Amino acid sequence: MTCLLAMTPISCYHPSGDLAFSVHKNSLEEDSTLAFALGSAETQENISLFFKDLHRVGEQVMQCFAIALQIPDSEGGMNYFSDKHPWSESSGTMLRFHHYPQQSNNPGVPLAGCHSDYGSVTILIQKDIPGLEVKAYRSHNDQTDVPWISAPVIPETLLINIGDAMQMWTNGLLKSTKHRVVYHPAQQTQPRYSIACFLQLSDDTRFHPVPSPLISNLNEGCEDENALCMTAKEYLQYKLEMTYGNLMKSIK
Ligand SMILES: O=C(O)CCC(=O)C(=O)O
Ligand SMILES: [Fe+2]
Repeated sequence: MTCLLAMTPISCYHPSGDLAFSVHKNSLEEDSTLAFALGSAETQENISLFFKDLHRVGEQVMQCFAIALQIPDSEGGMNYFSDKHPWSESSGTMLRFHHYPQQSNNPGVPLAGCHSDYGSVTILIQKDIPGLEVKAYRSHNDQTDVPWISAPVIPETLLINIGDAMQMWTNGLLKSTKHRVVYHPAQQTQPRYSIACFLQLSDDTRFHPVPSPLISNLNEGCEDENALCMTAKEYLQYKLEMTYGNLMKSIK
């Protein structure tokens, strides 16, 4: 994956050593470098509108989750999750544009390694060329040998990934999807593009247990119990530190 342009120190570093073009929600209003980064005022406005539309889709997906989880109206009902992701509040929510260059040979290693996303939900758009693969742990008996499944490109379709924060928050009932990106032969003749909108909780939100009769109090979904008493901002920093900590230290 290569860089079109990077906005911040966090978004510009990728495990593969490459870069991606990221737009942080907070920076839309605050970052004076944005105009430069996004080109003309019209382009900037279009990206901003696009970002807000995807964010609304994410809120609607979370409303579906809240309905499915039977969250009582007295606790927020269908808006339980979406209320904690208001566009107007500071959060780590981000829109990222990926460019996987045209290349004639399969490099033999994933273009983006196996990972799960950190936030609540991710809305992903793949353009023309497949490459995304996911692991369906739940529908497979042998958890040590779960095969990769290709996620096809379906025109005019958004792909939704559940992220780590949602998994932890729902005590593992909603699973964070492990995924990666691999080379596709169509990249011999054209690059692959994808766009991901990562929805994160408002910075100061804490992960109180979700009031659903379907969620047990077991912390199955929690990779570290410490995370349960963090704010969303602290949790994101903790995940970044776990993923990039050594990498960042090694380049200092
Ligand atoms: O390019 C893709 O299809 C997925 C990228 C991805 O998983 C990510 O940015 O977290
Ligand atoms: Fe991802």
